[in-house]
Amino acid sequence: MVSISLHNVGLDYPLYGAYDYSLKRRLLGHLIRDPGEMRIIRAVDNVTIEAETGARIGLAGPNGSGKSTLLRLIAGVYPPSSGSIAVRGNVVPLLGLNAGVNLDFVAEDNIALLLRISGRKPTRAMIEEIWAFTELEARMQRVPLRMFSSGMLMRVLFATATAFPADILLLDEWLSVVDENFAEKAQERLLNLVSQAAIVIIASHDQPLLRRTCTRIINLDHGRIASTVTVTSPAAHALELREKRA
Ligand SMILES: Nc1ncnc2c1ncn2[C@@H]1O[C@H](COP(=O)(O)OP(=O)(O)OP(=O)(O)O)[C@@H](O)[C@H]1O
Repeated sequence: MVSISLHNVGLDYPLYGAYDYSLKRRLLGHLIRDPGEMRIIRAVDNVTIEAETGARIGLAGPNGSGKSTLLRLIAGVYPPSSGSIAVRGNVVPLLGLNAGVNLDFVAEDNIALLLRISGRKPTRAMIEEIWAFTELEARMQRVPLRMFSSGMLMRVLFATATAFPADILLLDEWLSVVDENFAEKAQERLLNLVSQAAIVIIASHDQPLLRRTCTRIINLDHGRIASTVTVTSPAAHALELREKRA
């Protein structure tokens, strides 16, 4: 049984180095005692979500409302600062460029690393299949990711993350840097994955996309759930990624 259960979840980002730590400030701070100074950002605040097999959930809300942070919490990238999270099923997070890679490692080592993180034992055949999907030159396999363009990096990460089916698929708006040709291939591969996944959660600013794709849209505001909208008849798996790029 695949499921996600978030109960009163909160996430505070600590703000390292965002303050004035000068001697003058510290001395004055002691004298003045400034209790109101904030040293955290509460990115997700008291969020409760239950999802079971068949759920297609859209996360909407303005910039900074907590969509990406919520996806990262579900993916296990961060532990919650408060509340509890229970996830049953394997999670494939498509969350962006910096997730889990070491830019100093060559591409094929990063692919192997990502496969291991997702619980698979990488084989040469797996890596070759993933590399073939990227359509990048063979010699680039042995080049550190630091030297890849953002589009090339995206190809490698996308091809790796989508190589195997997921129980739970988490999608952040992230396909925007790939070129037209790859976007079509990526869309096909993603649609296949979406149709096989038990639970899909998509963070997007594109309301029409969410309405076509999701059964439930959760609107976030300042990290809180402002409202939840049930979509009556989403078109099955009508993910139109190219529209996101407009
Ligand atoms: N690494 C971080 N360190 C500190 N604060 C962060 C970090 N990442 C995000 N935040 C803060 O957390 C809050 C939520 O950010 P988040 O990226 O989750 O929002 P979002 O809804 O995904 O935004 P967008 O639509 O712009 O992608 C914002 O106030 C942001 O400034």
